[in-house]
Amino acid sequence: MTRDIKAMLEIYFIAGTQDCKEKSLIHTLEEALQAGITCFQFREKGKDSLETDPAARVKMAQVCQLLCRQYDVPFIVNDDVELAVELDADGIHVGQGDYPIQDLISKWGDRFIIGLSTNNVIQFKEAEKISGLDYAGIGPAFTPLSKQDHEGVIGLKGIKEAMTERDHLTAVAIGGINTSNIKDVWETGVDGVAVVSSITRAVSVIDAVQRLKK
Ligand SMILES: Cc1ncc(COP(=O)(O)OP(=O)(O)O)c(N)n1
Ligand SMILES: Cc1nc(C(=O)O)sc1CCOP(=O)(O)O
Ligand SMILES: [Mg+2]
Repeated sequence: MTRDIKAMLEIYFIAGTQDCKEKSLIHTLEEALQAGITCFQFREKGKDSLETDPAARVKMAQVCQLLCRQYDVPFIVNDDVELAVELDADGIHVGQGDYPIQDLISKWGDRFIIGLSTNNVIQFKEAEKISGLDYAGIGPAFTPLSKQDHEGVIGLKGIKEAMTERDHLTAVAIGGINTSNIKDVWETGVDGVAVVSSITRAVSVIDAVQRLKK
């Protein structure tokens, strides 16, 4: 499947069951797919997640993947390379300390879309040198609502600086992005926005996704 990576990452929804308190993850994901998200990352981790029940976690991932397939939306697995391989996911997203990125690309770069988190301009510039990397997350843009152990907020200023200096690498802003600040986020020049709570906590998912679009 050949995809335009920048278009694919425009509205990048990230979630696990821990993020969906009122409606289930499956229900929220289906609404988000109907509303037009362009990518989904399965991030089942932390408090209230299915991490303590590995079989249920795999089952949940499979259901989410099936839904994504129905809407032809890429299904990316956060952190867990083994799970991505087992499910034949479309991609893997890892952070700076999760997995040696060059090893990951050498082993799986032909098979998976590979994304890496960057938390400042220096890391983004280093990421640009990594051959075979498909995209980088950059942030936090604002204080994240869905991650407690996040890195320091680099703000729109930090993201804009990385975008001004970038050579080629596809970039997705992350952290505290919502329908009120989205216009300023797009003005930094990023290709996509990655969001959790602005979809999982939306009164209307359809309305939220529409308003997040570029
Ligand atoms: C698109 C995107 N960007 C950044 C992250 C954060 O990844 P990481 O720093 O590894 O933290 P965890 O998500 O694993 O807690 C992401 N998941 N997606
Ligand atoms: C998973 C994640 N990574 C971040 C980073 O800065 O690397 S922020 C984040 C969670 C973003 O949640 P929300 O959209 O609810 O603020
Ligand atoms: Mg990680």
